[in-house]
Amino acid sequence: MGTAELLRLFDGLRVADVRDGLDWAGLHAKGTVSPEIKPLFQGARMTGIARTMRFRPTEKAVPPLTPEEYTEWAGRWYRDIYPDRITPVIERGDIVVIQSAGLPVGEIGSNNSLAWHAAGATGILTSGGVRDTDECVMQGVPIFCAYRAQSMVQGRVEFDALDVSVDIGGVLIRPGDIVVGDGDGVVAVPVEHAETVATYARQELENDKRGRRALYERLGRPLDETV
Ligand SMILES: O=C([O-])CC(=O)C(=O)O
Ligand SMILES: [Mg+2]
Repeated sequence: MGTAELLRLFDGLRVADVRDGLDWAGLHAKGTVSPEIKPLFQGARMTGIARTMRFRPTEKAVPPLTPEEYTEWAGRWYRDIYPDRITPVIERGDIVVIQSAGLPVGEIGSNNSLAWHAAGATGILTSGGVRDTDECVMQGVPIFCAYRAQSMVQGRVEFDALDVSVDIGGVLIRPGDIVVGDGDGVVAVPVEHAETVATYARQELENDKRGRRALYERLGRPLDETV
């Protein structure tokens, strides 16, 4: 199944619906990312195809450097140790999924997140930290993360691997799996179960809409897009 068809299957489904669809498919133990991984801001929602990457803590010592030398050294870290391998391969509808080095470091910031969005990513999911968070919120690119952080990656974090299976909040996410995030957190669907999960997720959403719509009408509430 192609990306467009997969995205159509999951279009408009809430995390709760997808969670229900997984249950209907017998996958009770799979998919729910740890609630420690949360939307960076209220209203962040994303649905897309996992494009994965893994970072790792570095063992490299930071040599004594003058501030002038540090500028050059820090630039080299981006070139040689923490290269941006993912931007050139992002396709429209991808979600950038990052297994973090797990340190108090802002591996994601307002710059790389916006660059990935410009390349076609519909959102970002990381098991680690984000910095420049005020700008990230202002920019509105959906980001789901474990914590906020301050530090640069230089002297702390290395690029490890692209397009590998990753552990995100206790869930195995493989390149090509479906990822959905909203105010309830993040859920991932193994791509081979996508059709079944989406079918029953849609059933649950439609049932829920019917029930809530009747309540809206009874209460005289103006209808909105959720009913
Ligand atoms: O520079 C980094 O690696 C992270 C960051 O702050 C950004 O992308 O804005
Ligand atoms: Mg930054």
